Amino acid sequence: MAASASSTILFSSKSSRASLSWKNQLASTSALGISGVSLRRSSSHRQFVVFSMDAKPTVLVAEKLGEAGLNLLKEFANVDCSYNLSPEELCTKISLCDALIVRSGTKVSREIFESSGGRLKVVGRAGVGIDNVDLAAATEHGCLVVNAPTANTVAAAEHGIALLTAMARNIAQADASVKAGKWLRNKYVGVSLVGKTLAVMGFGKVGSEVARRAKGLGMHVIAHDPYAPADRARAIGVELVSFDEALASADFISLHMPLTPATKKILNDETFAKMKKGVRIVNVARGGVIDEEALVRALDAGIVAQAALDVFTVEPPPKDSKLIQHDNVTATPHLGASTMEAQEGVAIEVAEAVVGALKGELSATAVNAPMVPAEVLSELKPYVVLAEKLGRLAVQLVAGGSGVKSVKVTYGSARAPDDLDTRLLRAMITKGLIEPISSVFINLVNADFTAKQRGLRIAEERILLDGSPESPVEFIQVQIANVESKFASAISDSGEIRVEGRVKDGVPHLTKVGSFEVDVSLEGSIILCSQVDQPGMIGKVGSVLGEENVNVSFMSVGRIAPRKQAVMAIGVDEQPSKESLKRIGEIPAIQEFVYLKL
Ligand SMILES: NC(=O)C1=CN([C@@H]2O[C@H](COP(=O)(O)OP(=O)(O)OC[C@H]3O[C@@H](n4cnc5c(N)ncnc54)[C@H](O)[C@@H]3O)[C@@H](O)[C@H]2O)C=CC1
Ligand SMILES: O=C(O)C(=O)COP(=O)(O)O
Repeated sequence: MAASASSTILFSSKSSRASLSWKNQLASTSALGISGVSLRRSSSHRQFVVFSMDAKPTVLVAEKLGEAGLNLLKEFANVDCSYNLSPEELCTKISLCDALIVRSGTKVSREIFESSGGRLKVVGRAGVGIDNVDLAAATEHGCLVVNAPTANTVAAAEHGIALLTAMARNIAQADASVKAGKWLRNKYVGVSLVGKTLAVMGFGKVGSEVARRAKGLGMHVIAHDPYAPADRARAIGVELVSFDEALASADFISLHMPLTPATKKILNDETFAKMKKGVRIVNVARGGVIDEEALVRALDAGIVAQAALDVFTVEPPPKDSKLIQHDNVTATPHLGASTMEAQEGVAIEVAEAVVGALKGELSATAVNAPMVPAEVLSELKPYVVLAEKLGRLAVQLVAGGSGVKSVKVTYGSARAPDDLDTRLLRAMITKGLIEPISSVFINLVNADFTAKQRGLRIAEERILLDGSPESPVEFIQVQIANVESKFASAISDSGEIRVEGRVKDGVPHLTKVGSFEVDVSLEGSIILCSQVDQPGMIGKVGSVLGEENVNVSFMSVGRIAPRKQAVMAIGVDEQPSKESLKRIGEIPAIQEFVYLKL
C-alpha cells in the first residue's frame, strides 16, 4: 500500500512525547517499535495523528532482487540497490539503513548489527535458508529477521530433480564431451531411476515436493526427518525411516534439511561408510551439511558413485577444488531458487514482509520473533499500550538500589487459556520495565533475550474470569517482588510493589496501586500522593498545579475507608516544576508522593 498523508492512526498520547523521534514514538503503539512514520499534533487536544512518509525509511538491497519486489519497496521507502559490497562497505553503509535485503551471497554478521548503531530494524532474506544471518546477533540488537519461505520451493525441488536425472544419465559430462568433439556412447551409459530407492533427507517443503516428483518417476521414496509428521508423508506414499535406515537402503540420497549445528557435516566418513556401495547423492540444501573432504574420499573409494551438487561450503568454491573437479561430480552454482518465477515470487514475498515490519506490523514470516496474526494484533493494541505503561509505572516505584529481579504478571481474562497469546503483552511489560532504567531499546524481538540477560525473571499467571470473553483481557497486574518502594503505599498486602490496569473505552487506565483502588487514565504523567483521607486535599494539590498552569486531566482517590489512609492519583498533561512538586510534598496532610512519567 502506498503510504500517504491520509493513512492515519489515532492514538492517545500527550505533549511530553511529541518531540521524540518517530522510532521511539511508535515503540508504544507498534509491537516491533520500528514504524517509519512521524507525529503531528492534531486539533483534538488529546490525540496525535500519525502521518506516514514524513521520513521515508531506507532499504538497502544488497543482492539482485526481482523487479516486482523492488517496486513494492519503492512505494514505501528509499531503496538503495548496491550489489557486490565488501563486508567493510556493507558495515559502513548499514548505519544509514532501516532494512537490509539479501539472498544467500551476503553474510549478515554480528559486525553488521554492531555497525548499524541500532538503526537496522529488519533483515529480509529473499529465500529460505537463513544460515547466512547471525540470528543471535539480530535478536540481541532487536532486529527482526524475515524470510521468503514459500516462493522458491518448487524451483528448488525442480532443480533437485533436474540434478538427479542429469546425474543418472551423465548429461553434463556427455554434453561437455560432445562440445569437445567427442562421441563417447559407451562411456556415458547411465543408470535407471525406476524402481530405485530415493531417501529424502529433510521432509519439509522442498523435500516433500522432490518426493512427489520422484514417485512420478517410478522411484521408491523413503524419507528421514525427525520433526515431520508421519501422516503427511503417508499421504503421498512416503515412509518415514530412521537416519541409519535411510542411509543403508538408499540408491539415491537427496538432501533437503537446513544447515544448523545439528546438520553440519551430517554426511561424513562415518555416515558414508553406512551407505550402499555405489550410492548417488544430490545436494540442493547447503554445502555445509556434507563434509566435502570426506565426500571426495567416498567418491574415490567408489562408495559414492556420483554426486550432483548445487551448494558448497564456500561459495563460490575454489577453482582447484578436488570436489568440483571430480569426474563423478556434477555442479551448478547455487541455482536452486533461480527461476524467473521463483525470483519474482521471493522478491514480492520478502518486500511485503519488510514493508510490513517497517510499518510496525508483525510478520507471518518472522524468523526470530513470535508471529502474531494481524487480527490478534489489532485486538490487543490498547492492551499493548496498557502493558507497557504498567511496566513503566511499576519500575518507577522501585526505590533506587533495589535491583529488579522478579516480576509477576497476572492477566485476568474470560478467554480460554489457549485463546489469549500473551507474548506480545509480556514483551511490552518488559519494555516498560527496562527502558526507563537503561539505554536498551526493546521490542518484541529482543524483549525476552534482554530480560534474561539482565537476570530479570518474569512469571506469568492467568486468572480465568467468569463472563463474556468479548475483550481479550479484563485486567493486567504487574508485581515486583523483593524490592523497596519509593512510595510505600504501592506495596501490596503481600509485600510486592503492585500496579493494576484495565482498558476502558479503548484507553488504558490505572486501576490499582498497592491495595488502593484508583482510576486514572494512563496518559501524560501521574502524581501519586498518600494521605489520611480528609476534605480539601484535591483542591490543595490542584491549586499548586494550577498556579503553574499544569493541566490536570484526571483525579481519583482510593481509600481503605472514609477518613482513613488514602492514595490520590492525579493525571497531569505537563511536567510540574521541581518547585511545585516540593510544594505538594509540603502540604501537611500529604505523607508521601511520587511523580511518574509514562
Ligand atoms: N539450493 C537452493 O537454491 C535452495 C536451497 N534451499 C535449502 O533447502 C532447505 C530446505 O528448504 P525448505 O524445504 O523450504 O525448508 P523447510 O523448513 O520446509 O524443511 C526443512 C526440513 O528439514 C527438517 N530437518 C531439520 N533437521 C533435520 C535433520 N537433522 N534431519 C532431517 N531433517 C531435518 C525439518 O524438520 C524440515 O521438515 C533450506 O533450509 C535451504 O537451506 C531452499 C531453497 C533453495
Ligand atoms: O532460499 C534458499 O535457501 C536458497 O538457497 C536460495 O538462495 P539464493 O536466494 O538463490 O541465493
